Amino acid sequence: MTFHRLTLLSSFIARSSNFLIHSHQGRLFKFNPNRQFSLTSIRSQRGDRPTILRNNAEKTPKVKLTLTDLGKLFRLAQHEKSRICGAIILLLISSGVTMSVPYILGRIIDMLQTYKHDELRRRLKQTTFFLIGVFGIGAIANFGRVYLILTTSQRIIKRIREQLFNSILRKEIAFFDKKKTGELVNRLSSDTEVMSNAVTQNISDGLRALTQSVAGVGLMLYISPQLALVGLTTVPPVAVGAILFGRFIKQLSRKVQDALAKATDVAEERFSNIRTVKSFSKEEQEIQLYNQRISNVLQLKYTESLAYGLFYGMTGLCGNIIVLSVFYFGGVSMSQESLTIGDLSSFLLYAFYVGVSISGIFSFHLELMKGVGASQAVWSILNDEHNEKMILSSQSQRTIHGAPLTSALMLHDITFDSISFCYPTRPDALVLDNLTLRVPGGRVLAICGSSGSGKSTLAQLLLRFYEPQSGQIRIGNIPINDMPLHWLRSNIGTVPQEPILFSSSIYDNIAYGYPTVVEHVPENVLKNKVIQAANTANASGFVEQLPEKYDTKVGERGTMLSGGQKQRVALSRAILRDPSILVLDEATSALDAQSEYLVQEALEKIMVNRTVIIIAHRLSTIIKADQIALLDKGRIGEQGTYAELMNIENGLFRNLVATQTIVDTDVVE
Ligand SMILES: Nc1ncnc2c1ncn2[C@@H]1O[C@H](COP(=O)(O)OP(=O)(O)OP(=O)(O)O)[C@@H](O)[C@H]1O
Repeated sequence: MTFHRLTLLSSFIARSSNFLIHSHQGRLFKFNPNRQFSLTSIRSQRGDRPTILRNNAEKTPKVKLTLTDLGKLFRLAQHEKSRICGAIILLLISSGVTMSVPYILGRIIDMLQTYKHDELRRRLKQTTFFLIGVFGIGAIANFGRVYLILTTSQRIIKRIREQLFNSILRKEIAFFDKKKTGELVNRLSSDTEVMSNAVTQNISDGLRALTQSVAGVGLMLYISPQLALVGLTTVPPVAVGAILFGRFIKQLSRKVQDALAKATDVAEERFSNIRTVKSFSKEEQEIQLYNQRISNVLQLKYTESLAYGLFYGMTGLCGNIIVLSVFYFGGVSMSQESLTIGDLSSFLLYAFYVGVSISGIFSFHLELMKGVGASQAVWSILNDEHNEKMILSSQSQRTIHGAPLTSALMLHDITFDSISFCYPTRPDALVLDNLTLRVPGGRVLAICGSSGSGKSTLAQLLLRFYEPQSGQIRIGNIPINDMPLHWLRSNIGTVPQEPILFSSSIYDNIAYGYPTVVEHVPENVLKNKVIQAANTANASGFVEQLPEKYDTKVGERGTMLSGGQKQRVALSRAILRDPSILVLDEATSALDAQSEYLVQEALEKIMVNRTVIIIAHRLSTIIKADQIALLDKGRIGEQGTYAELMNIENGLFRNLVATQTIVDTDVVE
């Protein structure tokens, strides 16, 4: 065979394989006919794979591929068995078509050499029709496979996201003290996608790579066993290199992901605190910080690119050596007439497919490792024990300790009995130290004390956001831990110091307060209740003046409303619950006199016939309370009426008033 014929043959194979690979598997592999023979997996090179971002505060645990991890991951796909089986059958059909093509091409080449004129035209026509049929079947099978795999992947993602969101929302507050919002969002968005891809797209690609390499090697051996042995000699060293490379990339990509997470943390925190950034004119500094973090990512990406370049350069060289040796030994065999030019063409294409498929098997392994890595963080959230306990619906429990579950039950005295408490994130800082406090039922109790003395903590314990380390909180004789959690909370209305609203409409924000777990109401009834609540909270006045009234969007966290307006929307929300217990964290930030008056007036209206706990900062509020409790060093230092406390010679409360720790705004007086 002349050199010219060999060149023609190689360029024909390159062009036909380029066409074939794009038409059957263009999504995965690319072959560049203008360059040297090189096997390049687009998938491994692409930068647009979903990134697993990890909480940089936590050291990422080493991911070991264990059977349990793999089993858990594969269990994700168990609801999708029929779709996945369907996809595998279609995959076998399309792979069969793909693998038959080199053989058929070989036969065509031989046909071109053997037959002439009419006979050649007749045979060519026959073969073309046959091939159109085969390619048609291949295309339909490929379409079905891709559709089934992509939709299955999305269905799995949806299911994990639902489970994960459900699980996160049911965690106790302490869980949220430890986890960063950014990390949780990343788990929901990116990790779930990586996990799902590992058991759908990746399995499909991996299976195809496996079937094609087994079939390819088989057919190579069938065409020419000697040539197959020559061609496959480079596989073992490349396999060892690929495994080592896989390990290196796994470690490196973790570093990349950590670096990315650090950059994302900066972006996320600065975006959500944009007003602070701007008011301190720190834009430049923040841009520099972000640039620095993102430069760290780039540095790691340089190393990664170098490694990828070296690996693919080496595998490309190996591929070229295979081709060269097959050409050489194939040429020799052809000269001895033990191999036809068609056989040699088929053989080269199979060698090419085997190379691509083996590279596909390696990238399957990498993707599986990524999936296992991402899933570990998700399992740890799903299996975390810090779920809120006793989430029972009120429908399933109608009595408690023999008494009917009614809101009247909640109007009894509230007793904090010998409570000791420290926050789980700060186990060494005792906030409440054997504190005992009685809140008279149906009356107003003002809690005061210096900043950080634990006033808000008392409210959080009553809502069972945290469990005290010792002691018990009771309403009447019933420990709150024995009450259904939803029922307890639906009977407590809270207005925090700085209410946070959702970025929906004013109507939605107020309606959010309605305890749907207790009773379901038709939309029009709810609408009337919302308007009534807004009237009571003195919110309807400003709402009616807005062009879109109750449909006005309030912006993220309610930033499109003034402080006083936000307070009144939050108050409407709390009133809508018609709670037996009201917990009001009095705003220290100054509202304008008009807003202050409206808030105070609304409060006075709704305090009637409820147990009210006011975390009080203003003297005017404290004076009006039925009882005042003063928190000091984790305990109740003094408790009594205003007159009683002011009469204590050198008393703590008297001191607070004298040192003006309690502000006297007196706007209501
Ligand atoms: N989620 C938390 N995790 C850890 N420590 C906390 C947490 N919340 C509050 N603390 C700490 O607990 C202590 C009591 O806080 P708390 O908010 O109850 O005080 P406060 O009396 O309401 O203060 P202020 O009047 O300034 O609002 C403080 O030292 C505070 O730093």
